[in-house]
Amino acid sequence: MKGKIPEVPVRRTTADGTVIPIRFVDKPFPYHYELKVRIDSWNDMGWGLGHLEDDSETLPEHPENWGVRVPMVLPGELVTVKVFKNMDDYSEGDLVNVLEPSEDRIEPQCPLAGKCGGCQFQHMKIEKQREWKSNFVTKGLVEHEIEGYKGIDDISAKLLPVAGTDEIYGYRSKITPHYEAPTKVGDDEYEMEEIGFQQFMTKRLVDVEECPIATPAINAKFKETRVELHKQAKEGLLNNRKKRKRHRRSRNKELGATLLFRHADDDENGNPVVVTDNKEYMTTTVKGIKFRYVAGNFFQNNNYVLPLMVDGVLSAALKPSASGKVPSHLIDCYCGSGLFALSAASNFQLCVGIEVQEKAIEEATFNAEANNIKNCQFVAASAEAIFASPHKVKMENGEEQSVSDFPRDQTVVVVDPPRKGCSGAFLEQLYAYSPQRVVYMSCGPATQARDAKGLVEVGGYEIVSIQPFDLFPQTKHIECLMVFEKR
Ligand SMILES: C[S@@+](CC[C@H](N)C(=O)[O-])C[C@H]1O[C@@H](n2cnc3c(N)ncnc32)[C@H](O)[C@@H]1O
Repeated sequence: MKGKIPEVPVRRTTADGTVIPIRFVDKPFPYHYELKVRIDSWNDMGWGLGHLEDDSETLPEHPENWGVRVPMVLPGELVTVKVFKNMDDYSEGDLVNVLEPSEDRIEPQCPLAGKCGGCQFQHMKIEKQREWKSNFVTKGLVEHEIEGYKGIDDISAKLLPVAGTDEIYGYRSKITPHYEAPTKVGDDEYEMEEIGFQQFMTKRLVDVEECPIATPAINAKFKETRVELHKQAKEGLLNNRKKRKRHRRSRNKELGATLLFRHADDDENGNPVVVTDNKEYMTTTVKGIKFRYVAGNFFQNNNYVLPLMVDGVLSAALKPSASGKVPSHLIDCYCGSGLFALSAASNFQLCVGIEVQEKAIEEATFNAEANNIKNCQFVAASAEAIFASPHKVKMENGEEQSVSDFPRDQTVVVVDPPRKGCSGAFLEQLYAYSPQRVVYMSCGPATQARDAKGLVEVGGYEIVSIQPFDLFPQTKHIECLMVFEKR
């Protein structure tokens, strides 16, 4: 039937009435079999990797050195685990009990920790979370065996402690919960089900009444909205197909929507402002500069750590080179609404921002004018083509110049790409242009490590410093700033 998503069976019921996933392989352990496991280490998802410490006589036969992966645990802990997946040489399971807790374990603040897919680390002290983040960055770089930085010692010599703030809850300035179509419970009667985030490991939703990592103002607005949506659902007001967006991830429900809550600067009376319309303009002030942007567009989501990130980029960008040259030009690739270029502008002769999204370039240009910043220009173009771009920027003396004519030994290129990192095409033109310094901010340390290998081995750069930022406490997400200097 056109337009209808076919129902795909995802579970089956066994003879004894147990409901199990249709793809579950029941060797060596049956579904939800309980195992005793000692956790040895962590994987890249923040899951514990452990071995069986189970001497029960009824333990099903299994290959030697069978491994177990389990979330929400810490190395050293002895835990019990319910198996939900068997692979070739390991099982995956849900945590049931912690028999011997680590000294780094703490009580999560959120009752949904372990169920909601949003946070992975609420069960551990913040110092341990940051240690994991630091190790993740180091491990990624070591695995790439970058010439000159092959061992942990080479990387550790460049690694700075993770920068973060004490606001480890109540910091997140944007959330996007979802809901599915209300269920029909009678003639003209409907009931809203979950309004929340995707469950851990599944695409189903978990009902979230409050998200402790979001700001209090967001939670207040979210609570209000939940009450209103439940009311509207009951009254059948959320069942108009034409008005509603299909929830792409949902298989078993046809309609649904994604909500937006974004915390902007306070209003003139000092009251918090939470924007819920993704087309609405909002403003966030960072280190005295007002950034206006459309609520649905990209902007960093932790206003406490953001000034530290900007400081990190600025202090790296401003250092004179070894030959004593003071940087005079800055090119901010993937610039969004102009965060780094505008923040750096007062220290440079000329800053240029490149961004593929035209709306973001409109915002960046508006922000330059609104903040009375005259030496910053923005170009709507793909960063891949920027050094060959026909776009010219106007110099102070009125002459036009292309960015590839900027003085290479006094130019800093700031790079802040999406999680997939820089493309080969972008890096090749960067190597060809060969600026004195590349200041690379990333939300994907794995792709950043890959790009670091190219910058060092092909581009001829050395790694000056590696600075992780804890932009998202309680989660496995890491922001990392790497600074590269031409050798
Ligand atoms: C991680 S955001 C960084 C934005 C900005 N630096 C900030 O902190 O607000 C990445 C930005 O890269 C932009 N982008 C993605 N692909 C691009 C490309 N090929 N060329 C230029 N910009 C791109 C996205 O639209 C997004 O605004």
